[in-house]
This record gives sequence, structure tokens and C-alpha cells, in this order.
Amino acid sequence: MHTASSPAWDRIEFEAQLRAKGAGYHINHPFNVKMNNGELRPDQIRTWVANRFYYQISIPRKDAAIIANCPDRETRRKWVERILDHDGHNGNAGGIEAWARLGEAVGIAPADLWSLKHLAPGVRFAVDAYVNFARQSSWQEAICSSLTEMFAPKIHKDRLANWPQHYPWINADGLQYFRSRISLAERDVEHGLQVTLDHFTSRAQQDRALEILQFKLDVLWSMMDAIEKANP
Ligand SMILES: O=C(O)c1cc(C(=O)O)c2c(n1)C(=O)C(=O)c1cc(C(=O)O)[nH]c1-2
Repeated sequence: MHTASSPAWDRIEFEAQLRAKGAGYHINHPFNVKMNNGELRPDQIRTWVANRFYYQISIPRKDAAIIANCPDRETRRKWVERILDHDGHNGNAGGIEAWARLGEAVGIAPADLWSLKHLAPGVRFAVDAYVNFARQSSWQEAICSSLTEMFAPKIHKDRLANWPQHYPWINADGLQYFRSRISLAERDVEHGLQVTLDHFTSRAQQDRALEILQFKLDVLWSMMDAIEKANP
């Protein structure tokens, strides 16, 4: 244990501490490991896709809450791109539509997906906790909570590499969402990390940033728990 007067980490060490939290990412959740190993039934894949849809449609509301709390025009100008990425703009259908196409590729009718009839209560609670955190926290803390995206490119790449062989019944066109997110996540993380490294400078603040990242890891982990339990 350290004391309140422990010296601050420099930026390189602080970033390394943030990245080390990747050990608790939902990529290591037993349900995700099964998904990645081709061990899920089609109806279990559908349960995951239908439930994760609630995360997808909530992310722009989370990002709008960050913008609402942010007095810095430069940050807002960059952050608004995230909303457009998911909601679509200028002929780009956006991430939510791409997820709906994944839904169709796994056999979920669009009306069923959009109705949220398959949404498990634990997933709703976890996602709502993330949106509420962004509403109630400073914009820097909310931005810090988005940094699980540091670990997302790997999880998307795993799906692209493994699903075609494990789940040949899923039309490969449905995987476009995962493909599109890799470069977007890398861009998002670059900005989110800059804000976090700039804002959390004392050791006490850096410890707080690690706690915030753990909260977000817990959101994603709880979603997996609830999805697994919804359709064992
Ligand atoms: O498929 C995944 O495992 C996964 C995880 C995460 C994440 O780590 O929060 C995001 C995404 N995907 C994603 O597609 C996405 O657009 C996204 C936005 C955010 C965020 O916190 O702002 N996380 C994530």
C-alpha cells in the first residue's frame, strides 16, 4: 500500500498502470472465452447480440452527457464525432445500424432487436450505470471511464479472426461493425488518454482514475454475467 503522499507517476508509468487494468477486461470473461472458442449455440450468440444492442444505443447518450458537462469547445468538437460514428451522418449509416445488420446476420428480426424484448435486467442496470456515471461525474472522469476502449481492438480482431470458422452460419457481412471499430477505437483512445494523462496528475487523482477504469470494467463484466445467465 502507498500513502496519500505517494509521489505521482510520470505519464509513461501512469499510462502503463491504466493499461495493466486490461487483465480485468471482459475479453477474459468465461462467456467471451466460450464465444471466441466457438462454443456458443446460435441462440446464445443471439442473446449476446440482442443484449449488447442496448450498450450500442446507449453510447451516444453517454457521449452527449459528457458534452453537456464539458465547457471546453475543443474537447466538444472532437467528442461529438463519437456520437456521429454511432448515430450515423452524411450517408454513413453508423455503428448502431451496423449492429442491427449483425443482428440480422445472426437471425434476429429488426423489430425484435429494436423492441429490446430480449434485454436482460442486469444488462439494463449495468449500461444505465455507465450512462448515469457520465451524467453525474466531471467530463474528465467520464472520459477516463471510456478508456476500456484501449482493450477493444483486440476483442474485435479476435471476433473477425475466429467467427468465420467457428460460426459459418453467420453471414460475414454482419461482421462489418467489428471491422469498423478497430481504427475508430484507436483514434478515440488517443484522445481519451491525452485528457486523462493531463487531468489526473497527483497520485491521489491517478489512483482515482484507476478506480474509475475498474468501475467501467465492472460494467462490461456485469453485462457478460447477465447475458450468460439469461440463456445458459
Ligand atoms: O465489443 C466490445 O467488447 C466493446 C467494448 C467497448 C468498451 O470497452 O467499452 C466498446 C465497444 N465494444 C464499442 O464497440 C464501442 O463503440 C465503444 C464505445 C465505448 C465507450 O466507452 O465510449 N466503449 C466501447
